[in-house]
Amino acid sequence: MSAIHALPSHLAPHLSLESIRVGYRLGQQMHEIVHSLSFALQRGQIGCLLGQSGCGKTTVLRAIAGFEPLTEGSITLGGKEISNAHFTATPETRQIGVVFQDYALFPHLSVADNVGFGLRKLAAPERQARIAALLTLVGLASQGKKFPHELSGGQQQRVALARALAPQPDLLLLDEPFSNLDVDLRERLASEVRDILKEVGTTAVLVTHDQHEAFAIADQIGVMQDGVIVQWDSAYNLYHRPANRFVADFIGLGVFTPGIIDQQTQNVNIELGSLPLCHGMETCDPNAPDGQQVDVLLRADDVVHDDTSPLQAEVVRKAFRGADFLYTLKLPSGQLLLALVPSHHDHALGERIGIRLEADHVVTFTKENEAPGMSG
Ligand SMILES: Nc1ncnc2c1ncn2[C@@H]1O[C@H](COP(=O)(O)OP(=O)(O)OP(=O)(O)O)[C@@H](O)[C@H]1O
Repeated sequence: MSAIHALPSHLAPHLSLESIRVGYRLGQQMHEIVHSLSFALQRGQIGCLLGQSGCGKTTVLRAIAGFEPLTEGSITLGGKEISNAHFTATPETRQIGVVFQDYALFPHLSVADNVGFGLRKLAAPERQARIAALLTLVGLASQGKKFPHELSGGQQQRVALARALAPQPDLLLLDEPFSNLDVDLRERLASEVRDILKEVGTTAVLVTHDQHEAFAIADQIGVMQDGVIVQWDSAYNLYHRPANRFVADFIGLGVFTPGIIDQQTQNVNIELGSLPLCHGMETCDPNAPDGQQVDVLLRADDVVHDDTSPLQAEVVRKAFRGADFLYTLKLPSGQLLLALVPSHHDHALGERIGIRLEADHVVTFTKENEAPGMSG
């Protein structure tokens, strides 16, 4: 088939992936990488696929761009089906822009000519005006005459963004766009790019393994594990309402500590004290069996340093993070905790400090027969 199929669509999402399966042929065998993966974005939304190396993020992006065929499922963009198991619209018919990790700028072209590369069909004055507007949009209005090597990494990535936005794509794909940049710059550029995309109203999908980047740019984030999305949600919910142990472990800093459900008091009791079982958790099970052993997720910000608290823990590790220290603390039982403490509280290793719980909701998982884990 060669034509892009039109689907009846009203109030449909702008981009929709429905149960897509993608694999690579290795010899005679098909090796499936993406297993029945679905998500949808409304026009103007920014989605992010977040996961460890090799989980299949780039493969999904390549399928959306039209570089990989589907073995099952479908992809719809702007109401048109662009991929299914029998048909793959060619990449150039999709009106999809791509920003790559290595910027992929043309080294022999000026910044302005890089941005104008996809605008060659426009008359010169119109082209110049559009280039100027895009350079202003990405904060490089005065840099048009320079060559890529005369710019910093962050500036080069902004040129790549302007170039990808120039033909007004229906969708923008960003493949680890900030991973060549300094850690400090990544988060800042991610939120700048978010502002730019929101200003032009472009729907976008970004892939990254860096949760801070994902948090800074995305409206919705899909945490991926082994070719599936294990939770598609807002950054807030991924952090505070992780759907399973993997997400709880992958996102944020925290530990799992053993707890026991007490139905009489509707609490979960842990070594540090008692926490109300369902406080702040719409999804919690108020009928969890009495006496059930669970693992309670304690985030580093759920544990507060308090000199007056009778509860003491030993400092076994500390990492200076500017505004605060990330302390690893050991309870008398040997259970480890993490605590973010303002950095003027500078305690030595081996010192015992007072702590108390300040968790505004409780996340529990059915007990696993394993040593208490540490996440983050
Ligand atoms: N062209 C290919 N042929 C065969 N296998 C491939 C091909 N491209 C990727 N793979 C395999 O598919 C799996 C997923 O790769 P993919 O690049 O999608 O992961 P990723 O999550 O983007 O990882 P990274 O963050 O390291 O880029 C990996 O095991 C990889 O080896």
